[in-house]
Amino acid sequence: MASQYARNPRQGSQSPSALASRIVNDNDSGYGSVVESEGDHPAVVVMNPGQATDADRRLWASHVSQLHYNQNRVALGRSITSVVDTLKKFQQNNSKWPAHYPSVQRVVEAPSLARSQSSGGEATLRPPPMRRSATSQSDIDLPQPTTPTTPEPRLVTPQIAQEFNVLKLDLKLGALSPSELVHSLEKSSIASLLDGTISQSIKHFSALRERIDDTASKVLVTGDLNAGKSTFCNALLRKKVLPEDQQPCTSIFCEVLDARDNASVEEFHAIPINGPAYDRNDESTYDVYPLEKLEEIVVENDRYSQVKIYVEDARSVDQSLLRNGVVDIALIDAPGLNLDSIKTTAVFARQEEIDVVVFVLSAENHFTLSAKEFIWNAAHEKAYIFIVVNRFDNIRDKARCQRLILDQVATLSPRTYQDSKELVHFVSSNAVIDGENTAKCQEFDKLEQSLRRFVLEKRARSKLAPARTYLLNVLGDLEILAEVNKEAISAELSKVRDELNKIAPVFDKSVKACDEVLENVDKSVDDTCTTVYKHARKTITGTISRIGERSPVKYDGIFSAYAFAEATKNAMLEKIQDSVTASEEFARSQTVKGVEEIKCMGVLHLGGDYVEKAFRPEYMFSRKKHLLSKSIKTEINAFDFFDFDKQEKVAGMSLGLTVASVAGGQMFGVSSWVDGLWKATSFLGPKTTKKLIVPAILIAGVAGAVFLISDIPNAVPRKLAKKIKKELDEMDYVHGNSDRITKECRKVLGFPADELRAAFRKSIEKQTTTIEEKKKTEKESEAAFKYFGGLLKDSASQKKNVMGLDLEGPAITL
Ligand SMILES: Nc1nc2c(ncn2[C@@H]2O[C@H](COP(=O)(O)OP(=O)(O)OP(=O)(O)O)[C@@H](O)[C@H]2O)c(=O)[nH]1
Repeated sequence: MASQYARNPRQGSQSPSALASRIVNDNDSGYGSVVESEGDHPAVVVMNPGQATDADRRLWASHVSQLHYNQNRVALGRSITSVVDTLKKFQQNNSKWPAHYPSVQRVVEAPSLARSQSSGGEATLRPPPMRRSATSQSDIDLPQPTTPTTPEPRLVTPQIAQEFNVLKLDLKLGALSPSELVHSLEKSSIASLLDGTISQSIKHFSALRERIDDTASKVLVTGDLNAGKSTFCNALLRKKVLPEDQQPCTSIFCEVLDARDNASVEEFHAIPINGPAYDRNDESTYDVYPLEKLEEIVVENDRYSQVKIYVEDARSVDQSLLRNGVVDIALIDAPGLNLDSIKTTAVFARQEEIDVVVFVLSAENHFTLSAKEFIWNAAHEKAYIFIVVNRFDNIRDKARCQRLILDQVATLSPRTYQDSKELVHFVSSNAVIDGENTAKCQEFDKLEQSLRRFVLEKRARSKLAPARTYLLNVLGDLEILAEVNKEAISAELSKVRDELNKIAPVFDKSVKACDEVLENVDKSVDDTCTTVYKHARKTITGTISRIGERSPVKYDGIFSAYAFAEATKNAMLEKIQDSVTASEEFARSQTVKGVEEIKCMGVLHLGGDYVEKAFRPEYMFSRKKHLLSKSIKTEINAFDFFDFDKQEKVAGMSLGLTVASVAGGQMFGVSSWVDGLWKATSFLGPKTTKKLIVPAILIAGVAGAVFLISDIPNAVPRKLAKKIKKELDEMDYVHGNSDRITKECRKVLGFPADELRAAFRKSIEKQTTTIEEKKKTEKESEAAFKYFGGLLKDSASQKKNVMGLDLEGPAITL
């Protein structure tokens, strides 16, 4: 064989299928062929068709198969890495922007649906077949969600939900109805459920990765009690390793492995029941025995759950199943099926590391009930089963036996029946080791070749197909999610943009209205205050200017002159006080009007956002009660009774009249007696003046005195008014009070004005926050839209790549 290994660069980069066909077709071309492999096994083969034997061809076919397998394995590995990366990014994105997600409610199967009618018409309950989670596209339990009566938040329609395979959320909590349940979930809860589902998926991917990277392949040999399973395994090994007996003897699972996996030492490791997981490098996990002890341990045992048997297979790579040069195969001899063990073996057969199930039945017994039950169950999981009909040498009418058994296969596993030439073999295992009969050995050789092909082909299926299917399912889910989210985000984006377009002008209007209204309010307050001030000033000044006109008090003669003066003073002060009060009243009414105006503006522009507070006008001017009598210090004195200015005029006038009557009435129009006297003196001349002066003075004095006394009722208000006015002027009384009243007004008007200002500020802030939030949503949605767009593209291209992988491999006929 060694001479046939060389490199021929002619065919370096061809596809496995092309290579396979070339290998087959080149048989007659006269040229050598080359096969390259990525695996641990021999990679280069040069074929010389003239010299090629069947064994050579088998070897080349194995290499092509291995090459093809490795290429698919590497491609799937890359896809897994990339999808896991995508899922992690999706997880991150989901935490920031919870994705729209389909709700999936598990349908509780009605008992009637689970029942199948037996031939007798009695309903029997058949347990639903166990299925590997979402590794098969057809095996998915498609939920039938009820139609929600109300729209679901962030959840896509149930129709889309049905299309989900892996990344679905299973909402099955308590007694809530699906729609109640959906609505009871917050966006964040859905996000965290999704996060959990993605994490599970990532975990599953790592298990699948381990599985596709695992080079070993396990073949489970099972069948009825005493069917000859151990004899069949020994025949495959061409060595009596496993104990054979007419009585049931295999009580535990016996795994036969190549001794090279155990440093080429032949022995077996017995794994204790309930012990730690088996690790060949850790002797504490098993007990070591020589092969001779195998029968002792396997036949009757209550200590061990399983044994691992390491044996040397001396045959060449093209003959040996264990050392086939392509893949590490382990044979597992299972205990015979009986009603108790069907379940255990069925569970074992369903384990992911079991790539192939070989079912051994005795030709004498055909398919027993337990055999049927097992194959029925296993057919759900493994579409094809390799069937070995053993002990065929004991059958007389071989053709009838073959027909009857194949009829049974057709019912139990139609797919196996379809390929029965390759998958159903009638042999006599016990004849192989002893080499009794060459015809029997040839039959077994044929079986072996078929089994090799089946193992290698099924290995690709059992190891790579779950990864491929799961990848396709996840990528399909991601594609749907991306598409649904893109649509949802697009709708959300246009909605938020619409809202922003509507809000923006309203906001600008609000800001403008706010400025205008607040300006108007300030102006209204200023106007009211100006009016109030002017009114108060005018009212009080007018009153003060009029207080000296006439005393409202009755004058009872000279003897009650002081009381008259006192009462007059008080009356004057009261009048002034009243004018102040009147000004306050006016200010109050103006304030009420002003407050109403502000409130109206608030309600008009802010509506419900403006909350008016109660205004109590009666509380205005209540604190600082103005008591004028206390602040006026004006005291009444004697001078207040006489108005000398007036008396002076009267006396001068009487003197002037006296002299004028003497001098011929020339003195009319003289205003002061001094002037009159001076003029009379100059007119009359010194002599006449000398004569008239004394009587004139006397007359003037008397007239003056009379005038003064009689003028008291007029003089008192005049003098007092003057004094009070003076004092009030000094106090700046008019401005002080007008200012006080105005300030009170301004203060009171300030409250609703401030409220209005605050309400406007709040309203603007509210609108600003809404706009900012919407802009944030817009930005996030844009980013999410971009992300889901990328996800859609990535998933679609990844899906295309994975779908392009042909796991079936090239058709090789030998
Ligand atoms: N005539 C005949 N006898 C066979 C053949 N194969 C196995 N036997 C015999 O059938 C008996 C049972 O064989 P085993 O290999 O122990 O059967 P098994 O299925 O492993 O038995 P358990 O594991 O105990 O269920 C043995 O005595 C074998 O010699 C066969 O092809 N022809």
